[in-house]
Amino acid sequence: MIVAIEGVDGAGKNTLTSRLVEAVTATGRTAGTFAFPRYAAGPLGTAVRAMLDGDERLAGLAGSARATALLFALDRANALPELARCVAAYDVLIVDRYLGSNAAYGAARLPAPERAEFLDWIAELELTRLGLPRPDLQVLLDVPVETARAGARARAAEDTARALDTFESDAGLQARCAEIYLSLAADGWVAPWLVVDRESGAPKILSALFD
Ligand SMILES: Nc1ncnc2c1ncn2[C@@H]1O[C@H](COP(=O)(O)OP(=O)(O)OP(=O)(O)O)[C@@H](O)[C@H]1O
Ligand SMILES: Cc1cn([C@H]2C[C@H](O)[C@@H](COP(=O)(O)O)O2)c(=O)[nH]c1=O
Repeated sequence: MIVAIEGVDGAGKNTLTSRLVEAVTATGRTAGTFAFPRYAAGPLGTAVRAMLDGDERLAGLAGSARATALLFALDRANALPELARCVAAYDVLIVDRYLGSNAAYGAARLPAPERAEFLDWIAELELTRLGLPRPDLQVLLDVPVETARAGARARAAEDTARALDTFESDAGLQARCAEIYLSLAADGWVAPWLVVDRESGAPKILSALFD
């Protein structure tokens, strides 16, 4: 079973992922983790990192929301064999960012009238053409954008190798993403969604999965 953890930068997805692993394990089930983008996995991950870091040589790619989304989707497609192994190996595979991130961030970079068509394109591209497994549950970690921003800044301060990237430092993008995530959750985009906050996160997800 795949549980995707979604939310704006700095929301606390990584922290929630660790807490959820502990909570699932405490029930006697097995839990594994996966994260996208796969920065360390070969040329695609390297290209994603360079694009997010504002490498001028990738400016043409970075300037197009659809080209950028295609790069993220191909990074996922490239991980398919390993992803499939993990899905088979664990009772619950917790994925820190999945295609919901592409939907939210890509749509937030486009004018409002183009968003609905873009969301259909992402679903078709990733689930049908690239054959990525549909998530069983998508969790939106919904925290105020200012709290998330403080989280992203704190994380950047803790890790000098990880300064804020071009998406993280764009406050307007983060605010639009937060709104779009809520509408994806309300519409049940491609699979069921559960909206949680930092405190209620892991227990609420456990009961959604197993009660
Ligand atoms: N439940 C929480 N309570 C208090 N602080 C938290 C909580 N969750 C996360 N944080 C803090 O917020 C910061 C960002 O957390 P984390 O790295 O988990 O976020 P993230 O959503 O995975 O970030 P990104 O998307 O940018 O990788 C960290 O400094 C972390 O300590
Ligand atoms: C997987 C994925 C990610 N993004 C965006 C979302 C974030 O701003 C960055 C990744 O940052 P993180 O701190 O490493 O989580 O990339 C996206 O637009 N599309 C995707 O599919």
